[in-house]
Formats: sequence, C-alpha cells, structure tokens
Amino acid sequence: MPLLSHGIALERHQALLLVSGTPKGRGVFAKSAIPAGTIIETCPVLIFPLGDLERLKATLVDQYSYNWPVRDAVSGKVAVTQALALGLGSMFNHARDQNVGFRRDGEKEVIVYRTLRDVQAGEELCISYGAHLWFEEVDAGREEVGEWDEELPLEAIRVDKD
Ligand SMILES: C[S@@+](CC[C@H](N)C(=O)[O-])C[C@H]1O[C@@H](n2cnc3c(N)ncnc32)[C@H](O)[C@@H]1O
Repeated sequence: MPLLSHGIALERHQALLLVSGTPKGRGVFAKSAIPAGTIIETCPVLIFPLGDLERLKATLVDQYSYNWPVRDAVSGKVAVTQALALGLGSMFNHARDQNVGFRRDGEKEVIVYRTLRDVQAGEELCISYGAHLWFEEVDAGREEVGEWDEELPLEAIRVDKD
C-alpha cells in the first residue's frame, strides 16, 4: 500500500474538550493535565485561492481562518491567503498568555498545535491571534508572551487580519 506511506497522522490529545457558553463563546479546554511540549491537535487546512479573499472577508469564515503563505507558480513571489483549520484548530480562542503554539506545515497542508507549558486540568487551551484583533478581548489586562511559531519562514504571518 504505497499511498499510505505518505499519510499524515492526525493527532488529537484525549484530554481535549470542546466547551460551549464560555465568555469567549465555544472554546477548547483540558479535562486533565497536559505536559509542556505535547502535540495536542493536527488539523488539515482548507486553503482559499487568493481570488476568493474578497468574498471570504464578507463571511463569518474570515473570523476562523488563518493567514497562509502561498507561492505564485509564475512569479515565485509569496502572497498571503487564508486557510480554514478543519477540526479543533478553528475552536481555539485567543489569549495574550497563550498556552498553545501552532506551526503551519505548507507541504502537508496541516497546522500542528503544541502546548507551550504545563497545562492544568480545567484550563482553557488558547493560541495567540497576533496584535490586530477584531473583537473586544475578554482578558485584555493580561501580559503578552512570545509566539511559538517564530520558527516559521515567514515571521510576519499570524492569524490576525491586517
Ligand atoms: C476562531 S473563533 C474561536 C471559537 C469561537 N469562540 C466560537 O464560539 O466559535 C474566533 C472568535 O472567538 C471569539 N474570541 C476568541 N478569543 C477571544 C477573546 N480573548 N476574547 C473575546 N472573544 C474571543 C471572537 O468572537 C472571535 O471572533
């Protein structure tokens, strides 16, 4: 079965819970402790063609999509489109002191989420959306911490909607 050798393991940690009715809407929580550095979720992404971006902006999907770098086949230049994470990647809320980092894998077209520190049972699992938010933050008073995805080839790429 040669096709299977190219398969991508889609990991979801067993402690992840989707919880509704939080001050941020739905969110992802840990029902038991998760050590730092654990891969908790791997999500395939739906990448929107650049030509769809204007239409996408007028929809709710825009609030759920990640900036995604794509290389133009003709010019070789990198442009930024949007990608929707299928799975819990679209359910992580934003926090300034995020406990989850993420890395885009352009080749496999997945986003991998990993805990940045030890997470206690009952804690919400949050990522950072970046500096430019389109909503009123519930936890606006908290101190910001660095992003985990600093290793990306395109440092400027974040979830934020500039
Ligand atoms: C990617 S969705 C996350 C899932 C969302 N909470 C839901 O119920 O579908 C992003 C939306 O969650 C909400 N959100 C995320 N982080 C938040 C925060 N720190 N404070 C307030 N609202 C937040 C905002 O409404 C934002 O547009």
